[in-house]
Amino acid sequence: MAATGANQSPLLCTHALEAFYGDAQALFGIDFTLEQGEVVAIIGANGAGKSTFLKCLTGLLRAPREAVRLAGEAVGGLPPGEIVRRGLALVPEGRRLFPSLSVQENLLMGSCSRRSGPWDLQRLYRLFPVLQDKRHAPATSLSGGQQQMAALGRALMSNPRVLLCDELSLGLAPIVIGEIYRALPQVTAEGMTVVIVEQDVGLAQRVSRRLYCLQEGRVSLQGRSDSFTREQVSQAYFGA
Ligand SMILES: Nc1ncnc2c1ncn2[C@@H]1O[C@H](COP(=O)(O)OP(=O)(O)OP(=O)(O)O)[C@@H](O)[C@H]1O
Repeated sequence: MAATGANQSPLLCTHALEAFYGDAQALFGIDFTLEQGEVVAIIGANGAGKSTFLKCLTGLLRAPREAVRLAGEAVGGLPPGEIVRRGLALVPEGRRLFPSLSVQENLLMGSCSRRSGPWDLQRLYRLFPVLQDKRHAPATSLSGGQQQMAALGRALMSNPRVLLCDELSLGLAPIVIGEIYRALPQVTAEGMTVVIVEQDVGLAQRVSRRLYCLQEGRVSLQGRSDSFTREQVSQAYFGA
């Protein structure tokens, strides 16, 4: 759980973060904090700005330097590779595996910017044994759920400080979603800090300690995930 003291900076935070696609503004002053060891969910309807927020954190979309801080250091706008080296890893929406590579080669791609830490191939294969069975198969031969496991595994291979997951459940059957989310406690057991972007609000509330709801590029609700009624969440999600 939250391990940093009151006088320490959060592991990750944004301050008044704004984002633009050309002239179109997508984020309007997002203040966000994430403490070491937390699981925080970001929810919101289509187009609310969830993916844009993750893109700003990971350097895929330009952010002002001071607007994003990782372990107290200003990292906004740094190149994505540098941000991975500093400890942020993204499991992208749609998995984005390399289709011409095998499962194992995809996993090893995640170790290019590897930090020291507990995650390696052996440990990943213990987490998702099916990936070991299929390690020499092309990534394209995996089912949707197995591809999601591989995408998660590739991000873990960098031994991130913060794992950012964009819509892990997208397009998957409930039974498969359950299988993937059941692995989460093993990922967080040693203090991994996780941000989960999730459209399934009930699921997001169950797996996270705190949540942020975005609506049209602004935070419409934030707090302990178990402290909100369905009506409060619904209003923050869809608006009045
Ligand atoms: N590449 C882009 N070019 C222009 N506008 C974009 C681009 N990507 C997203 N947007 C706009 O930015 C806003 C936020 O989109 P974003 O994809 O971050 O929302 P989201 O909450 O992740 O939605 P979804 O759940 O559909 O992925 C939307 O108005 C969207 O149309």
